[in-house]
Amino acid sequence: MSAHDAGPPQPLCQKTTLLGISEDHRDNLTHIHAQGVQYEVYWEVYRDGRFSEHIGQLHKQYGPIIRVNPNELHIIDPEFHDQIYNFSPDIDRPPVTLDNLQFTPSSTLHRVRRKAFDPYFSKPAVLKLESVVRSSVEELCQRLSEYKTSGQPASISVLARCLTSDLITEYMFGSPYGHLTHIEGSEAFFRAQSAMSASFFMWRENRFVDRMVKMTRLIPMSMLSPGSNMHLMMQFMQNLMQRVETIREQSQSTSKAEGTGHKVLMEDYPHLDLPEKDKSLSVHFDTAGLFLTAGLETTAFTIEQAVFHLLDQPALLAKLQDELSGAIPQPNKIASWTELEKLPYLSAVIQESLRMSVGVMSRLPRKNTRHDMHYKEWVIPRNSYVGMSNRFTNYNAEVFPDPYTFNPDRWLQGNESKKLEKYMVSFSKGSRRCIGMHLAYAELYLMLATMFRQFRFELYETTRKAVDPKIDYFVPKPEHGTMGVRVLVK
Ligand code: HEM
Repeated sequence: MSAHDAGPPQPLCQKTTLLGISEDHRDNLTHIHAQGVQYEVYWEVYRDGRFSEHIGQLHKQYGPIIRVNPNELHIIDPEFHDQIYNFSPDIDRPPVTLDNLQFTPSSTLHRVRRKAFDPYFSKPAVLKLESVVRSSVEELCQRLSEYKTSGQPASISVLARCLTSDLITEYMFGSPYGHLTHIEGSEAFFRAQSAMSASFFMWRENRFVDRMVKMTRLIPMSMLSPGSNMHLMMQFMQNLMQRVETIREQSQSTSKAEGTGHKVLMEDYPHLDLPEKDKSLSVHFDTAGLFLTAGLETTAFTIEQAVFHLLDQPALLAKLQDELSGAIPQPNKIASWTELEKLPYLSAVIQESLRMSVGVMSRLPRKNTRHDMHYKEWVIPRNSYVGMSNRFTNYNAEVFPDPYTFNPDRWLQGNESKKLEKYMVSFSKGSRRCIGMHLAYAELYLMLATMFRQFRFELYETTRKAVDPKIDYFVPKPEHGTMGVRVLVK
């Protein structure tokens, strides 16, 4: 039975309505409700990104639906995923400080924005980018050859991030950051990037941050301690702002993207079919920030999963290498992305790496603005935020038995495996699913095929702590103190 009263939506923080959750479960949820926002702040800030992990503990104690703060419910149940993440025009997400495609609260505006960007990330568009992906992969392999010659350990974690950031900056601005060319120089960039993800919790809380960010922009760089996280973040943002300003000027002139041979997203931006407000420097900047960062950590973390688990289980690696040797007789003539996609074991390795990397670690709240939602015996009144987390769906033992084991074979069981696709949510689902999915697949296929066809590796001082998603900086991060995935190149 539902305690929900038809009529206007109740504020979620009113203890008496408890979101229409049935009498039987009120006591449990009151416990969560009683904690308030400061509870979340404690786990996010003081315990440094551990709220996601803690939510898992709370579910063990209180069942599949809990209240994670006064304004939001959280559900663990793979069957419920498509009730929240679908193509319905009634589903909105909460506002945050950033104003870009991903964080657009209204589904109506999101649809308009998405339509403008979709053509840049469709499969045909990414097929046209294949030569760019390929040349980044070749540059990465050049670095691997140098590590082979020197005998020094190579950090796959750093190299993968150099690849993903160079590639996306090439597509966005027509020239890459050049991290693969100057690996040592990329360190400041990745530290800044990491510091920004670490503070994502604050970016989500838009009540104070907007004002704070504006104030921070007024602080002269000379007042910030060089090398500090704040200094690096400001440098990161100033550099991005400069690139956006320059490309806006260029897009007015005739000298567009000469010689790149591909579209340049940020140059085209002012001419896209977007609302006038989106053409402002501020939304342009937020959008550039999104495209630059969205595919960087996510794809790199997936590459780290694949490399670690394959080297950790030599029998699986041997299977992959057999398949690659058959399909690519000459190691330096790597097949096309379309050909590689036909390789069953490589495809299964990629699916399993995506499953284990989870994509986004943070819960992704949504609200239905028109209808109540129903979960088992509970009614979730319209306009109430409710979210799920990829981590709990992708590691659900009923759907993916033995979920902590890297097992590509689970994707090679015919119809049984097809059913798994429904529950694999690394790219999310519905109208807000990852727009960069095809680009990510192109990178994963070309990078893993090339690396494992051309080189032999050995793990160097790396345990699985380096790849298990633990910390929630919006994207998943491993336990602090690991040095990432490092290898000796043979
Ligand atoms: C393995 C790689 C990747 C994974 C697992 C992944 C995962 C995800 C997930 C889970 C979302 C939904 C997040 C949310 O609802 O807030 C998302 C959205 C998004 N991703 Fe990815 N992503 C990957 C690579 C990329 C790449 C390469 C790009 C390149 C630009 C990209 C750009 C975006 C953008 C712009 C959105 C927002 C889409 C929208 O709201 O319409 N992602 N991604």
